[in-house]
Formats: sequence, structure tokens, C-alpha cells
Amino acid sequence: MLIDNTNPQQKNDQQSKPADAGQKGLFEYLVKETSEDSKIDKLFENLLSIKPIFANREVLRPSYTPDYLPHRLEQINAVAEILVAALRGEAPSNILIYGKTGTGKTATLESVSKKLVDLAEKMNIECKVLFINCERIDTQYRILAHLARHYNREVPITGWPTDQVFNEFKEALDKKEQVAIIILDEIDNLVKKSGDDILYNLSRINGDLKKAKVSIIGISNDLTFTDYLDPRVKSSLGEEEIIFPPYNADQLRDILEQRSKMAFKENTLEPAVIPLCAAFAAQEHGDARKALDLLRVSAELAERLRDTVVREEHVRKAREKIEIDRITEVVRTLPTQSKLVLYSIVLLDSSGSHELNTGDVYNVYRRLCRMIDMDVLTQRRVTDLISELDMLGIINAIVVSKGRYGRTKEIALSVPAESTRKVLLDDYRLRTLKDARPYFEAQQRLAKDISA
Ligand SMILES: Nc1ncnc2c1ncn2[C@@H]1O[C@H](COP(=O)(O)OP(=O)(O)OP(=O)(O)O)[C@@H](O)[C@H]1O
Repeated sequence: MLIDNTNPQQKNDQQSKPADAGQKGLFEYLVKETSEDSKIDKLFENLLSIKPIFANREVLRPSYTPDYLPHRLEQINAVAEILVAALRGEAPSNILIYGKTGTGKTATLESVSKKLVDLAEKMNIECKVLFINCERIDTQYRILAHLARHYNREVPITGWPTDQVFNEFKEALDKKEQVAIIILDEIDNLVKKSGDDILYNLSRINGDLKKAKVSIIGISNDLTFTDYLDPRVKSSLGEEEIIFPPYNADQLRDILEQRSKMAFKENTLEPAVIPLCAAFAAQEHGDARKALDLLRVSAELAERLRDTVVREEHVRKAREKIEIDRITEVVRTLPTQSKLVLYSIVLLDSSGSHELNTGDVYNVYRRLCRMIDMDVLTQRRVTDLISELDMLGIINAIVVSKGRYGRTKEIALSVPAESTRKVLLDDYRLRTLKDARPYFEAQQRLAKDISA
């Protein structure tokens, strides 16, 4: 038997320098090397040997639309009853579709349009459905250019008068008898950003066309967006209105069950997983996209932890992760001035002040601006930024009446202070504020008063 009387430091040296190794050191070194080598050799074999949870991950992604949409039969029928006019060569009535995010508006319209176009083809009827996402294509010029290009007209990215682009589209469309259904998804964004000129023009287009016919479908998350419309546009566009209500927990459960049959291998979900994902998403305005995301992230988390079954605890962790990712994304993309306002609220919150008013936040904000040489906005502007943060769900600001002292906002953070602080300090402009304290001056004054 060999006695190992080297000290630990020498032992380390032996392991890293095999040429000088004593017999035992050399043996250990070889064993270590071989096992690590074989681990690396089997890198992919090892990963592949883990029993997979997913059968087809893609069906849980937003880009996938299933053939059948549970709990949307009523809306599917309502849309189909209006669009069937296109198969008779007539222009269907214009439709406005409302519903909160994730209520299946886009999926329903995609599914009905596909069936309509397939049948029109079989019946030899010229009918096209043109989907435009107004989040991306968001000005009158861009929309008209996009439509004209669809009919093979060349329109430059900018430079033409809008009338010319519109005429190009009308001419191309009116070459033959056909029906064009234009779907403007996220139409509320378009109106808020670029006004309603495009809607005014499109809603009157049938008067100028001889052969072709156009129908418009607007999809909106915001029920009140028609307040921004000219009354003529409002009545023409809203000939028909269809509402998509939020899903409740039972309905979300059915949607998840349907999708999970395709997405997962058999017996990989604990029975509580789908009801829990459905319950969480139902709390968040009945959003099917959120429910599907939560289920996918839960399974990915289980997979990463080398678990072969998705459990309740994975769902809870996934929910936290999604929320932190969401906050991170929103906070990271805020303009610097909003970040400073938010950082002021975080500082006040961390120092134990929980019922903040606009004045408190403004005082800290002003000081932070001076510390990093930023322009100081007026209190009025800062009040607007506070309202924006409220709308984004980062803070909660409620207006309270102070009797004869008027009204003020009571502001509270609705996201975890520490993770928000970290994301804010990632911004190089705010980094030097790392050690800022909200009440530094006040405390100094107080200390002076006490010692005097
Ligand atoms: N009834 C349903 N059955 C199956 N999947 C659904 C159903 N409703 C929505 N989904 C799925 O949920 C996700 C979100 O749906 P969709 O994009 O249609 O919502 P939306 O109302 O258009 O939301 P947004 O206003 O945010 O665009 C998609 O992946 C969609 O396939």
C-alpha cells in the first residue's frame, strides 16, 4: 500500500502535472481524465438518453393555429355568415372585431379565411384575403403600398404622393371581377398612430371600383378605439361587430388539453398541471396565449431539470420566470426619463416608504437627474410618465382625494423592487446612481438638527 504523504497543495500540482506525479497521483489523474473524456465523448448520447417530454414543441408556439378552435364556434359562425357573400361574388359587410389579447381573434380569422379561400378556389371564384398587421405596417402610405404590391405593382418605399399609391392599388384591383377582403389586425394601433384617413379612403373604395369589390375587417384589442374615428368611418366600418369574450378557466383547460395531446409524449404531465396553467391564465384576463406559454415554459423547465414529468412546482417556477422576463423586457426598453422616474419609486420603496405621492417621487427624480446631468422634466410631465408606468403594469397609481387639499396619486410598485433595480442599473446612464439614497439630504439635515 502506498502512503500519500504529500500536502494538499502538492497533490493539486501532481494532478495538473502528470509527468511529476507519484504513483497514486498519476492513477487519480488518469481516472479523472478518462472519465471526463468519456463524458465529453458521450456528450450527445447522454443528452439523448434523457426521456423527452415533448413530442412536438412547435404546436405550443403562437405561430401554430390548430384546425379546430374550441369555444369559438359562435364567433366562427358569425364571421362565416358575413363572409359567405364573397362566394356569391358580392362584397361582404365590413366587420369590427373586438376582444382582449389572446382571445383567439387572429386565429379565428385565419382559420375562417383559409376555408373561404379554399372553397372559392374550388368554385372558381376570385377571392383574396389580405392580412395586414398594423403593428408593423402602420401608416397609410405603407398599407396602400403593401396592397398595391400584392397585386404586382411596383411602389417605392417612400416618395410617391399617397393618392398615386391609392390609384395604383385601385387600378390593379379593378382589372377583373374579384372580391378582396382586407383584414387590418391591431387596427387600434394604426388609428392611434396615423389617424383614420386610410380607413376613410378604404371604406369608400367600392364607389370607385367597377369590377372588383372590397370588404374590410378591423381587429382591435381596445373597445373604445372607435371614439377616435370620424363618425362616417365609424358607421361604415362597424356595419357588423363581433365580440370575443375572454376565456374562463374551464375553456382554457379544453384549449390546453387539445394542444397537449399533440405537444407531449404520453404520461408526461401530472394531472394538476393543465388545470393550474388554465387557472393562472384565467386570472390574467383569460388569455390563451399566456396559458399556452405557461405550459410550454413549465415543460421546458422540467426538461432542463432532467425531470421526465411536468409537475405543479414547474408551473409555479415557470410563472415566476415569465413574469420576471416580462418585467425585464418592459423596463429595459423604457426611455431614460421613465427609467429615472421608476428608479425614484424603487429607491423610495426600498427605503420603506410605501404610500408615495407624485411630489415625493418628483423630489427624488429631480435629484437623480442632477446627479447624472440629465434634463429635469416638469412635474406635470413626470405625472404623465407615472401614468404610463401604471398602464404598463409596473406600478399601481390610484388617484385619492385629499379633501380641500385637492387630489393626488398614491403610487406603489407592483413588481419586485430588487429585480427591477438590477435591470435599471444595467443601463450605463443610471449605473452611477447605484448608491443613491432617496432621503440623503433630508437625513443629513435631520442629523444636523439633532446635533445642534
Ligand atoms: N379557442 C382556441 N383554441 C385553440 N387555441 C387558441 C384558441 N384561442 C386562441 N388560441 C391560441 O392562443 C394564441 C393567441 O390567439 P390569437 O393570436 O388568435 O389571439 P388574439 O385575440 O388575436 O390576440 P392579440 O389581440 O394579442 O393578437 C394562439 O396561439 C392561438 O392559436
